[in-house]
Amino acid sequence: MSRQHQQLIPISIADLEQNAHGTLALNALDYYRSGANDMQTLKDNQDAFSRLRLRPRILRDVSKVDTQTTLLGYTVSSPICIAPTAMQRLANDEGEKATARAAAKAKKCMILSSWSTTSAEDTIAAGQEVPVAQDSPSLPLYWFQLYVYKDRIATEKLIRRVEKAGYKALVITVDTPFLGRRLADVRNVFKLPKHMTMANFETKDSKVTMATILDLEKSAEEAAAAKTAEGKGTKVVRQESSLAAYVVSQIDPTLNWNDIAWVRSITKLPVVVKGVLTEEDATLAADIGVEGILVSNHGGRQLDGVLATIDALPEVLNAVKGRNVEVYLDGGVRKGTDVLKALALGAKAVFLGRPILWGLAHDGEDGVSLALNLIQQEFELAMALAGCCNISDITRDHVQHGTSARSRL
Ligand SMILES: Cc1cc2nc3c(=O)[nH]c(=O)nc-3n(C[C@H](O)[C@H](O)[C@H](O)COP(=O)(O)O)c2cc1C
Ligand SMILES: CC(C)CC(=O)C(=O)O
Repeated sequence: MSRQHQQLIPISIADLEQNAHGTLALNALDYYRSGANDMQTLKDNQDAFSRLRLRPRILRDVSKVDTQTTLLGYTVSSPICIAPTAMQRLANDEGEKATARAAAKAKKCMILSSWSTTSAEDTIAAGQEVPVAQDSPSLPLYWFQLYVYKDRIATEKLIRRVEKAGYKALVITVDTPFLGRRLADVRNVFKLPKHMTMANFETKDSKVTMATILDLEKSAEEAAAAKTAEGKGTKVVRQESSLAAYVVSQIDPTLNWNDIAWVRSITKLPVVVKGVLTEEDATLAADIGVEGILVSNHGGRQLDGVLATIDALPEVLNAVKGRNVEVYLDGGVRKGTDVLKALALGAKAVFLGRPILWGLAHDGEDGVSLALNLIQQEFELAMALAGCCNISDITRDHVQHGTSARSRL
């Protein structure tokens, strides 16, 4: 991947991304921007939005546009939300705290990653310190993304902590039994700098850096590999990123539907399953009683070659029609018109992953606010130009596949 350095005054998410290419260290930039393998799905997530066409309605008095909506019973200012992304302090020293403050100011929903570089408690506290304007019923909303650890006691302890801290839903990521193969991270030998920690897993006595978990095993392995290679004049090249090794060491690949039922049985928080792409799994999720389904391919970072999320959305929605479950989408949402298309197809909300990281890299909290505002303004304009004043005005008739005029036969 080439690096571009021309800095722009950002007026779109694409500008923020281009600027981040010039400012972030390669270790972080590649970690953030990469998809798995050939990155086919990563590209398709955006391309698939471009293949859809809008069907606007005219003459409908769009002088006032209101994007307020509800998520699992809570009112937020907009269906544009923040997806969980790990290790945000790689982009800006304030990391997750900056994101939480920007979410609070915008009264939007933020999902915090299990693998944040700021603890769940410190992140939500940063958001709650922001005074919230009382001009509408909407409020900031924080959800917690859960990776189910091999250590179920540690998993349960984390659930108790986030319940106590004030998170309003658990979002269980189910597409990462192993880490997808991101070639740039392997080449760069991706590392979390030593002063940053997986803050949700540290105790008073031990800071959990990737190094503390991996270095001892790795140095033993590498010494053995180097010894074998020495005699053959072979350069030792590590075949997997330290992140992939970290996932193997911590995340439970035996995870199955019984574990989702187990999490539901030990918490009163609503559960959202993140990473559903098929009608078969959507049906199973609804049968188990989860409150939400997040249609996601992990931003093209896990199984390369799966459908773009906007293309997978209709089959998931179809499978759970009439069931009591909210369906959201993430992946490739970069513009206001993308949000409109996802909602027209039936998503209740969309979540942004990389755009938030590009905002953070641009200017910390203000950069995240800028990213959120840019896409929010684009969405409001797209709604008005399509003849929609409220979220409930957006319907399936506002979007079509393909470029031919729709037959009314
Ligand atoms: C750098 C990075 C880190 C991520 N970390 C997590 C994570 O910790 N947990 C998780 O469930 N998803 C994680 N994701 C996936 C996002 O939640 C989301 O599914 C994806 O980024 C959406 O696609 P987009 O980046 O095109 O908006 C990560 C994505 C990126 C780009
Ligand atoms: C599994 C973690 C390393 C974070 C993650 O989900 C990602 O990098 O995509």
